[in-house]
Amino acid sequence: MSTGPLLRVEGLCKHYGGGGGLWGRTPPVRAVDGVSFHVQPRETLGLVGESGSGKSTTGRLVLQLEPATAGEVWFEGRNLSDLSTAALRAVRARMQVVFQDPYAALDPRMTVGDFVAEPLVIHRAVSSRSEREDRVAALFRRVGLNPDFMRRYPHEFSGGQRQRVGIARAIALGPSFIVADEPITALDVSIQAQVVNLFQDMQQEMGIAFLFIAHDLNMVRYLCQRVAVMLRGRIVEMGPVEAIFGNPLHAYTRALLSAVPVPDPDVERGRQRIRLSAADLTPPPGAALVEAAPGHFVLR
Ligand SMILES: Nc1ncnc2c1ncn2[C@@H]1O[C@H](COP(=O)(O)OP(=O)(O)OP(=O)(O)O)[C@@H](O)[C@H]1O
Repeated sequence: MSTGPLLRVEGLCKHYGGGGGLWGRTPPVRAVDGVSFHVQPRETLGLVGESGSGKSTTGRLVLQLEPATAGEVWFEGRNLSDLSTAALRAVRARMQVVFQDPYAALDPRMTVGDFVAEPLVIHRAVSSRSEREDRVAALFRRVGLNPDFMRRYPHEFSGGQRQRVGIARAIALGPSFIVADEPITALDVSIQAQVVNLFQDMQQEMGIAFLFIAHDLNMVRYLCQRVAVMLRGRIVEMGPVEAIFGNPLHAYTRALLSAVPVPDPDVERGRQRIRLSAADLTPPPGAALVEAAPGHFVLR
């Protein structure tokens, strides 16, 4: 295995639609437009930006859940687009996802135990029913759930418990990398900290790296070592968490961090409208990420 980063993304693009229609050509939606970043083993990289900036699409492209329009994803030293279906299946055991809405991710007709066991069965990681039950019980304990609950159905659980079930499934095969797509947004504030602590424990004890997609900047500051800020399909700033929060260089990052609304168009943070000039929102032609300080990049 290579000694480079765990995950390396180069020039990733996803353009939806475009082409001819009844009313003439429509431009494609550039959901992801030339995104490059890396994630080191055991690192948590936060991906922030307003709704529609392309965060979830980036996560899906990294996981190969949909094809990219352009660009490359390298994971554990291999270019994922070069892999055969069988090789990609093996890689999928090492890269997992935890979604925002725990209930939507759970099949209501499946017991939560079967849901957690499914990846073990698909990847033939267990050879008997009793081994499967033992593994699921251990996973339940690992995420702070009573193993006696494994024969119950999702509707019998609270949001926080369902998210723990989703996390148990994600760690079942011992992944090295998890995309966590707004994993705490749907939870009560009182439960959010518990789930964030669970992510932190998993990072430390199991050595898992995360791409943590989030709206809540306080949570990102607490959990992540580095942050990438997305705007309209591009990363406009990326760097160590202290640099992004302590010395934000891009106007959009400053607006995201600012408690005070700034005058102009339409960027939303929660219920607060943040206003930026058109120049802030549209990078100059040929703009590229420039290293302004060690490890701290800004689009210029
Ligand atoms: N399957 C699709 N077909 C067409 N357009 C899409 C599709 N998926 C996403 N988009 C568009 O791509 C852009 C980026 O969407 P994406 O969901 O990645 O943003 P996001 O930053 O994750 O937003 P949110 O925080 O609301 O989840 C949006 O304009 C969205 O409407």
